Amino acid sequence: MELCNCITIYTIIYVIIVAFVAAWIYFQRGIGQCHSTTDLTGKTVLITGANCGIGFMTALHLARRNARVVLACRNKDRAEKAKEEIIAKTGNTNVVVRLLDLCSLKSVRDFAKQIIEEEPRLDILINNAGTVSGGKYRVLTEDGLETLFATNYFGPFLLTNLLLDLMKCTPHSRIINVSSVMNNYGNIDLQNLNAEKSYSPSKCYAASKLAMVLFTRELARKLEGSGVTANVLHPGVVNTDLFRNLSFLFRYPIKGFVTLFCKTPEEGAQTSLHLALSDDVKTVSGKYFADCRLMESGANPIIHNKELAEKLWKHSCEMTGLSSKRMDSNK
Ligand SMILES: NC(=O)c1ccc[n+]([C@@H]2O[C@H](COP(=O)([O-])OP(=O)(O)OC[C@H]3O[C@@H](n4cnc5c(N)ncnc54)[C@H](O)[C@@H]3O)[C@@H](O)[C@H]2O)c1
Repeated sequence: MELCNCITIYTIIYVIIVAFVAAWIYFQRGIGQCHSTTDLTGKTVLITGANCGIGFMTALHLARRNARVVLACRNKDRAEKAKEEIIAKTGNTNVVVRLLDLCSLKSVRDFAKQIIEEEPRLDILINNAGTVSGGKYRVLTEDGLETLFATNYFGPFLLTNLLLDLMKCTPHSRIINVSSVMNNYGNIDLQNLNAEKSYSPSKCYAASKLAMVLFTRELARKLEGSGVTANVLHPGVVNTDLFRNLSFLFRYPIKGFVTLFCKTPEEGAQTSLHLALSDDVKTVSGKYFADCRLMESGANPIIHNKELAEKLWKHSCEMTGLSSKRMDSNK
């Protein structure tokens, strides 16, 4: 009898907590709207992972503002479908698909080369693509890197660095990195960046998103005086297919929860759009945003560790085969 009472009490507490969290998330949804009316005629934007979710909505809105939009995607068919939809909805025909697989360093290099050859300018780079892994065991890429970390961090790190010269030639260009609030639970072990010592998909995701914040802050320091800004953001908890790789035990409850209570992809794109368009952030660099607002306090204290950011940069150069000399001449 006592056991039954105990179970009932715990169940009630659990339901109250879930209901409270759900209500809190639900009422946060509408917070943070990009109100900028900036027109992007003559400007070029490049968005990774633009065929679905937050990336697609970001691309759609930037196309609506007359930008040339490069959809950097892994799957050609899905990307072409997204392109057709964007053209149909916006009337902007200046939308192109370029193939990029962020977990292949060769693909990143080939892609960057193609962009540099084809595009005379790059005004906005949005490192949006990301993945969540459901596997218990680490899977290596063709370069011997852990796949999730390579997709979420090493690929964007290499891509951004390879496109920097082009961005420096473009006045007032902006780099926007999509991280996650999960960075707060992340830790960077420089001796275990490739998850050789231990692997957990959730820890790896959190670490990759923390690496993205540290990278942005170090990049902003290196870019001081160059005219290029770099900022990082959490889009909110958004109803997308990001959780498709999780085991069905997690996938369906999470999908149900995000469908009912969380942001739509359009709402989730607002902070990326704010950083891409708003005059308020024209000269802001190295900062962390959520809901279209600066969010420095309450963030993971590790993001302020300059020494760690410098070391991570050095390790990342080694692991992606980027010359660190090139990095020192970033300005
Ligand atoms: N959905 C959320 O609740 C949430 C919360 C915090 C952060 N984020 C971040 O927002 C970003 C966008 O995610 P989303 O929610 O729109 O998910 P999504 O799955 O809809 O979109 C992710 C995109 O990344 C692309 N991608 C994945 N691996 C790739 C690779 N190797 N090469 C190239 N592209 C690749 C996918 O094809 C897809 O287009 C991600 O970085 C994600 O970590 C999402």
